[in-house]
Amino acid sequence: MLVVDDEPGILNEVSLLLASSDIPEVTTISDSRQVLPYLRERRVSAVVLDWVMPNVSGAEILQSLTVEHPEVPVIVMTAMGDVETAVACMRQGAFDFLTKPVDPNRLVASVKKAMHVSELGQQNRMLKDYLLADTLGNPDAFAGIVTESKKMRGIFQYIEAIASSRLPVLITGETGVGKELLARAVHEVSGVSGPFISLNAAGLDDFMFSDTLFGHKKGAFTGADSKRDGLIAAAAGGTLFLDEIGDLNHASQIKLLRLLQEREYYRLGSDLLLKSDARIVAASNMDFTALRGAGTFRNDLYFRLCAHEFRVPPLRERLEDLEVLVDYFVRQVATEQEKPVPRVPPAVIAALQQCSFPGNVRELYNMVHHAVTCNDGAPLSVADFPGVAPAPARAPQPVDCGNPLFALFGKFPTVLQVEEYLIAEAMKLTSGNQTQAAELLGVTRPTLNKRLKQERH
Ligand SMILES: Nc1ncnc2c1ncn2[C@@H]1O[C@H](COP(=O)(O)OP(=O)(O)OP(=O)(O)O)[C@@H](O)[C@H]1O
Repeated sequence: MLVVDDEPGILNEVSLLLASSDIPEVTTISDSRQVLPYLRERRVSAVVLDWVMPNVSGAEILQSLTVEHPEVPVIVMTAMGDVETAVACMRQGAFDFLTKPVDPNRLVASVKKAMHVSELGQQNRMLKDYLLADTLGNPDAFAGIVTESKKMRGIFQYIEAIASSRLPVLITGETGVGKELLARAVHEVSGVSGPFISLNAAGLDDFMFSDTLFGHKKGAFTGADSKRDGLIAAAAGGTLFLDEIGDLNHASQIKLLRLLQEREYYRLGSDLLLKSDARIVAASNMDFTALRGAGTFRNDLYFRLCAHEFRVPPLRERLEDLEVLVDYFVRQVATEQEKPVPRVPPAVIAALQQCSFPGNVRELYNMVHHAVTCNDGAPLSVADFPGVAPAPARAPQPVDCGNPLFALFGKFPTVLQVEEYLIAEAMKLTSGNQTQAAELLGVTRPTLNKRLKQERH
């Protein structure tokens, strides 16, 4: 925090007030000429700035700050309580405007708000840099998830970005897309010491759900011969994965909501209130908009669950994963069955690319399992995959090595590939600055932003 005023008495008063309000590291400057050189050397969260000062005025400093450090919120203090000055300050980009003598409560509230905004801005920039850099901090956590898809890489990065959060995560996507694998990755990346505990909510009535999740006291009901701890206790210090959460009945939804809100629960038959620190990761292949619209899923529970949320794309939306997944599963099944690993000709991949895979990766695994099981060491063929038709013969790709498009893409690219390439190049050239990249590309910034978001989803 930097406080600038030419009157040492005010500097003293303000810095004492801020220090006693838990605002750390307050620096004061009384000579306005030192402000800009100071800010070029140091990073500050926010500035409290006097408006009328000898040498360099508050207006001049504010103007330079909004150009050189637009991310730093500036709170202007002035003895001139007139509307014109206030309007001028705010127009120039001030965060807040306070009239001297400054009300201490108002000053502290404004400084805290400015620091909060500054912190959020910094987090936002870090997240953006991180997403654009396309690197993973903890690749081992995703080692079991085979993929070549940019969309899946985007999900990995999102998971890393929310690693330190303890708020719930909601994972949606069709059956068999890999939601449980990703839930495990969320757990791995978060680095918590407790275990990953999984509960499938499908088909559980309220009693079964409550008993399995919260446990029961000895004698709570006929047949409860001993105490049961429940999965929430087993997940202490770790992650509780609730699969098929869209199937949860109404009574259980209320109990889960209470757990999420209060982090508290009761075992069946017990009035002893217990605490839980397990992180909740929930998954469903259902459409929550429809469920909420029909009243079968509570809105309040949904909003609690989706503090962080991502959708896993179905296999047909990431066909670039097909070949690596087939190779991986062929190797895995052949090894399990102690057979030589059969070759997978391109015709098999081309044929599989025509399939819609309603059961996604799980369905692909089953198909490969069947093909390898029936195979006697020869290369796999389309006939090893019942129900899959050979891909129609494709028009041969023209080859022209002198054409720069061939040199860049190795083949004649599609419009989509060229577009993706141009966007990636523009973002690289402008170091991720979307305004400049949009200018280079000749599109508006919102159009570019929308396109980048589409690529990530
Ligand atoms: N990218 C992948 N790499 C390797 N194996 C995968 C991948 N995606 C899914 N699988 C495998 O496919 C199977 C289904 O995955 P998973 O159980 O995570 O899907 P799901 O989305 O949770 O399915 P459901 O909604 O039916 O519970 C699992 O055996 C999993 O190991």
